[in-house]
Amino acid sequence: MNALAATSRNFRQASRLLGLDSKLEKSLLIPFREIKVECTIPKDDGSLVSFVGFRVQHDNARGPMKGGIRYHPEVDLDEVNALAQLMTWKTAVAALPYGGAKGGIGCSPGDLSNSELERLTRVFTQKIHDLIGTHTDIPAPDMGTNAQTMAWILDEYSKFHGHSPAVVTGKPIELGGSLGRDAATGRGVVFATESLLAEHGKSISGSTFIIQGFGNVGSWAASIFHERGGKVIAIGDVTGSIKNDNGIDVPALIKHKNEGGALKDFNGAEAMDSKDLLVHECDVLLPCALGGVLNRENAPHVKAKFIIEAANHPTDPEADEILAKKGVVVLPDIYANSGGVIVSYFEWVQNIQGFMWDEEKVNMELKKYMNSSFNNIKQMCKSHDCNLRMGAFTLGVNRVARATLLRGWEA
Ligand SMILES: NC(=O)C1=CN([C@@H]2O[C@H](COP(=O)(O)OP(=O)(O)OC[C@H]3O[C@@H](n4cnc5c(N)ncnc54)[C@H](OP(=O)(O)O)[C@@H]3O)[C@@H](O)[C@H]2O)C=CC1
Ligand SMILES: O=C(O)CCC(=O)C(=O)O
Repeated sequence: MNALAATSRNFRQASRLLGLDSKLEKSLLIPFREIKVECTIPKDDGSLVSFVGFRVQHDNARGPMKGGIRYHPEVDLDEVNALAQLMTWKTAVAALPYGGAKGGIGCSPGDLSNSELERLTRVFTQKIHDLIGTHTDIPAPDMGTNAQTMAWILDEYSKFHGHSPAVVTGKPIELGGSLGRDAATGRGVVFATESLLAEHGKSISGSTFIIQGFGNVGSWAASIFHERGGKVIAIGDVTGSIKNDNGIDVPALIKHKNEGGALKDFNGAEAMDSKDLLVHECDVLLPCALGGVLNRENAPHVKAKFIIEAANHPTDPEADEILAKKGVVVLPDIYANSGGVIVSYFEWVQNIQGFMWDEEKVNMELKKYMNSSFNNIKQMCKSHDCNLRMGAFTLGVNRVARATLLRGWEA
């Protein structure tokens, strides 16, 4: 099942639990606006290359639309649509005054030089600058993009609209970025894991973790689990996977990667087949890369007791059913990885106020938001007698539905 079908199915299930009117359900599902643009740039050798860029603005009933921009070869309109819809429910679960959006360009960032990436980002921004803005739609990093990408968007956008730091979040500190945003998604994942484990009488210290994806989210989550006494026993990325039953020395692995080493060549662990990574014995499994990685083929073989969806849409609905029958507890993406957009919100607030918070305040507020969402989700699970995914979906969908109804339909 593709990401859009799966996300829409989860939404419809939540809508039924909430008893939403079918016309409202239809209106909440259809995106506010879909943007598709051609981006042609000269490569460093002078030849031309064309890419397709997307921005889907899903819903703005609760505020300006918000969501990352992904650079990856599998980016297409359906996937961006699904990710934009997830952002609408995610910002609502976190009680942020935002709607949802997502963007992306179908490209392999690793095959482009820095100056080619800069040209591509600037051309994309030229094509969408009239449709984004501090109070309309605020992009941020996602897979394949980072603070530098946001700096280029900020610079290009500002040529048309004047200096506008709050038009993007996740930007470099020197350009108005927030302390703590780089680590925020991973840190939020750790807070979410801590709350879930505590409910089951367990803690991070003494638990074993497996992490798929060692980019922004995966490496920060691994590093904070390690810092708190958790044992990260296996990690995988696009180059391969590694394991060490005694626990991987995460700071040493980060140093190895920062020095240009490939994850699979780290000598503090042994190589393992990437196909085995998600089904290896552990307490907590964290997909931190692509969507749809847990499916009907591998779900029956998962041995983890808890799955924390740090990636967006890592579990398809068939896998969800299989995992539920096996008693595996799945903490859903629209809550588990919301730390990124929560600190993006803090960054936007700081830009608008022109006042910078210290990192301690950012992390303390992040924890408050994560804990409050967890309690609200548990409440919805009780009220609707449902699992955590439906608890999160009913919480988010209900908030968006109420805002939509309150705004009214008068033309
Ligand atoms: N960044 C953020 O703030 C947020 C991100 N997310 C979600 O988290 C996930 C990861 O994002 P982020 O960390 O920012 O992305 P990054 O681009 O920083 O890192 C992605 C990681 O995934 C790895 N990867 C890519 N393809 C595969 C594959 N087929 N198998 C195994 N590993 C793979 C990459 O490997 P390599 O480095 O070798 O290419 C890299 O380690 C995405 O689903 C994203 O939507 C959710 C909320 C916020
Ligand atoms: O920080 C943001 O605004 C959005 C992050 C994002 O794209 C996500 O949560 O999936």
